[in-house]
Order: sequence, then C-alpha cells, then structure tokens
Amino acid sequence: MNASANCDVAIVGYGPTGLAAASLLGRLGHRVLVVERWPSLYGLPRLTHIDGETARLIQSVADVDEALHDSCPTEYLWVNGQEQTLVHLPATEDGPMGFPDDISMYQPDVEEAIDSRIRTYRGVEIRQGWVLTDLRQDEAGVTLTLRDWDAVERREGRACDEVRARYVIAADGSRSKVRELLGVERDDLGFSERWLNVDAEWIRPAPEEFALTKQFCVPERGHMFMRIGERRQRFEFALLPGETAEEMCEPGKAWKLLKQLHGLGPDDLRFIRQLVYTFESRIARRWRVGRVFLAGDAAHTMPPYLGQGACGAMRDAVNLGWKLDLVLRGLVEDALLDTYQTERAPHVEALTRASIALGEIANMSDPVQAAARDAAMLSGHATPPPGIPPLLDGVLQRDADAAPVDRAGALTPQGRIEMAGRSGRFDDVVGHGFVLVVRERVNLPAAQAAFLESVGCAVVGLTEINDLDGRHGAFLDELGAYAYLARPDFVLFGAAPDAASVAGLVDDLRSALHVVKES
Ligand SMILES: O=C(O)CCc1cccc(O)c1
Repeated sequence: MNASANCDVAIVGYGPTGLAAASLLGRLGHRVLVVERWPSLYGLPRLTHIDGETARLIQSVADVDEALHDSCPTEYLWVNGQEQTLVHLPATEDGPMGFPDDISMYQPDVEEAIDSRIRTYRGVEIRQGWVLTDLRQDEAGVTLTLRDWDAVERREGRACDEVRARYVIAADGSRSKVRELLGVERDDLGFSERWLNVDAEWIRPAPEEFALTKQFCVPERGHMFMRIGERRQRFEFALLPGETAEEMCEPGKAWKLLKQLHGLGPDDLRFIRQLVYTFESRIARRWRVGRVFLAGDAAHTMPPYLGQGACGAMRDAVNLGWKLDLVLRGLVEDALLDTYQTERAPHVEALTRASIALGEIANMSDPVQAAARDAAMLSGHATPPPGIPPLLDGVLQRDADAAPVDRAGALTPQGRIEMAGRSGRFDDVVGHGFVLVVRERVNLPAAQAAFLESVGCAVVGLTEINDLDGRHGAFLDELGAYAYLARPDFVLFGAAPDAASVAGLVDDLRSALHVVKES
C-alpha cells in the first residue's frame, strides 16, 4: 500500500464532466486528484453537438478556439418519408452566449484542449490507468481505494492506494461504479430504442447536402446524419425488430445502409467507429450522498435527439465547481452544495422529457401513426421542440413571497467588449466568476464591497467598457434594471432596478449563498 495522499476533490472519470470539473477547480487553486480507468483520453467522438451555453462553459475551462477549431454551426432538419419538413431549427452564426446556438464539434479536440489547460495547474494530479474499487465516508472526508487497472485485469493484488478527499465528484459514466457503491437507484423515464451509430471521415470533399443535422422520420427505418466538425460525419440507423447488435456492427451492413439511403460508398468515406447504442433515459434519485456527488452520465442519461448530452454534463461540472470552490474556501456552508441537485435535476428532467418526445417522433414505425403525426406537424398543430429552460429554483434572488424574481435563473448574455485596453469576449476580459454589471459604478458600503471581493465578483460599469455589440446594455434594458448579477455559470442571480438597490442585490446574494464569514 502506498502512502496516503490528500486532496480537496477527487474526480472519478476523465470524460467531458471530469475534465471540466478538474479544470475549473484547478484554475481556482484547489488540490484535485483525477482517477480514470483508461490510460489516455478516449480519442473518438461520442458527443457531437453542443449549444452556445456549453461552448461558453468550455471557454471557462480551456482555450475554446483550440477546442472548437474543427467545428461549425449546425441546422437541424426533421423530415418525413416524403421529405416534407416536420421541424426546422436554422443555424445561427452568433447567438446570445457569444457562440452559435448549435455547434457540431469533434469531441476529442474539446477533451484535448481541456486536458492541456489542466496540465498547467500544479494542484491537479491525473491518474490515468487507475480504477476506484471502494469508497468510505466519514464526517471529515472520503477515503477512496484505488488500484492500477492492469493489476485488476491480471487479478493481482498489488498497486493499491488509499486517497483521502474532502469531496468526490463521480463523473464515471452511465455505469458508474461510484453510484453502485453508494447504492443510488435511477428512475427510468421510459425510453429504450437501439440505433446503429457509424462515424466516418470524408475522403473527398463532403457534398453540400450533408452539411446539416437531418433526421429522417421514416416508418420503415428511422435514420439520421450529422456533421462532426468539418471533415467527419455521423450516420445513425434505427434497428428493426429481430436485428441484432452483432449483425449491425458488420461493416458490410453499414455500407449497405449508406448505399441504399444516401448513395455513399467506400470511395466517399472511411469508417472511424461503428457500434449499437441503446438510447435510454434514466435519472439518479440522489445526486448527493454525503460528500459524494454524481455528475454527467452517472447522474442522468437521455436520448440524443436534442443533442443535450454533453451540455447537461458540462452544466453539472460547472454548477458543482463554483459551489465547491466557495465551500472549500470556507466562505459558505456546506449546505450550498444541496442546491446542486435542486438546480440541476429539474433542468435535466425537462430536457430529458423533451428528448423523449422527439425520440418518439423519430422512432414511429407504425405507418398509420406516422401519417397522423405528419398531418399534425405539417398543419402546425404540433408543439415545436422547447428551448433550454431557465433554472426554476436554487441560488436565485427572491421576492417578498420567496419566489425567484422575474427572469432570475435565465442565462445572461456574452458580447464582445473593450475594457482597459483589452478587447475580446466578455468573460475573457472581465474574468470567469460572479459579475455585477451596473450602468454606472456605485459606491457600495464597505460590507457589501468586501463580500463581493471575497467571492471574487467582478464589478463592471457600462460607462467603463466599450460594449461593442451593445449586448450587455441591451440586457439591462430588457430587464428594466440598473444592475444585474450573474453567477459563474452565467445564470442570472437577480437584478436591481436603481442605483440605491444595488447594495440590496448584493445582500440577497450573500444570504442565498449561505455565507458563514467574510474573508
Ligand atoms: O451530441 C449528441 O448528444 C448526439 C448528437 C445527436 C443529435 C441529434 C440527434 C442524434 O441522434 C444525435
């Protein structure tokens, strides 16, 4: 047994959730230990779509331009068997988050960019090729038993280590070992469909017709394609009753489907990956057990039809990351961490239900039902896919009835600004943390100013910056406010109608955060 190590946060799993959490906590100076079974980054795309908010989250944990160098805005088109449009979400070049609203990306680029950033943080130790085999908690922390994965494979008892962490983030995927050790059950929201997934690289310039995400809601066999960045393409095909995963994973089967449905063959594409997924929707009943938090696929899985898998996982990481930072710095009570599930679970559930509803449209195999679906959708009687919901509860400013104030929980925008000789995206210029945006700087009383400083809140007066695309001023106009306060995950905490109310807004944040002391 090696000597015990100590860290603030142990992160189990080094996929998008673990990477984002490790980078955020590393940047904030915490001691982080990452444990990952595989010896290197996965290196293949699983998730292929992110929204603008997720791109902005990546901006806070990596060089986002490097992460998204092979990416593109994408439009989403749903057609029926007669190629009639059922749903159309056009592509946007520049959405309110400072990125396109829908982005097709190459996951390995994103993971490599976050990993490179993490390796600049001295406080982060990454153990790839190690597995967690046991976990015990007490009042002060968690003891994790780790083993060298090769040794486990060879059933040798050596290379065992015990590590103490104050908190643990389980980002170890849908078959989470941590979740199993904690005995946390998941609710099944009731969807189960098997699809063949074929990822391929173009060996000639991609024809224009493939430059979008297109879902074919065809009763004979639902299928879809989407770009993966500029050079690669994903194809998916529903399995029919009686088809087995084994036969669908034969390269000949994929070529037959590609030829039949898209006229493509080995002169067009080279396969990168071919496998059968069972699309399911499950949500963990508890996201926190003592000092251990479930995040990403360990906490929730949803069908892919809204492309929200990566987005939900990154939201978990950032939500937990900024709250753990405040708790670890001793500024706020541990109770703040209970708001992780309060905030994230209903958000994920709403998107999971919306993905299921879309999945039911895409998987309709009964021709009579499909014709009724088409009639409803073509006559405009079907509900369009919902947008991303706001947070409904949690760390939000409240009114006299204790309900969140109007617009609290929505996302705040990111424009391009110029400030003190620097120009660029707002978060890069101002900093990644709490931000108080005011029309004109106010002289806050010493207690409120000290509190803002203790939580690392930047204060930005619109008169001190050049709001290049007018986005931040326009947001204040929209809120009818003098000031707004954004959380590190860009969520609107609340707003102040006039200069005299700004100190009250700061006090509201102080009490919502469960502050124990000011440093
Ligand atoms: O990135 C993802 O979550 C999967 C991408 C995707 C988007 C829409 C439909 C689909 O089957 C997959």
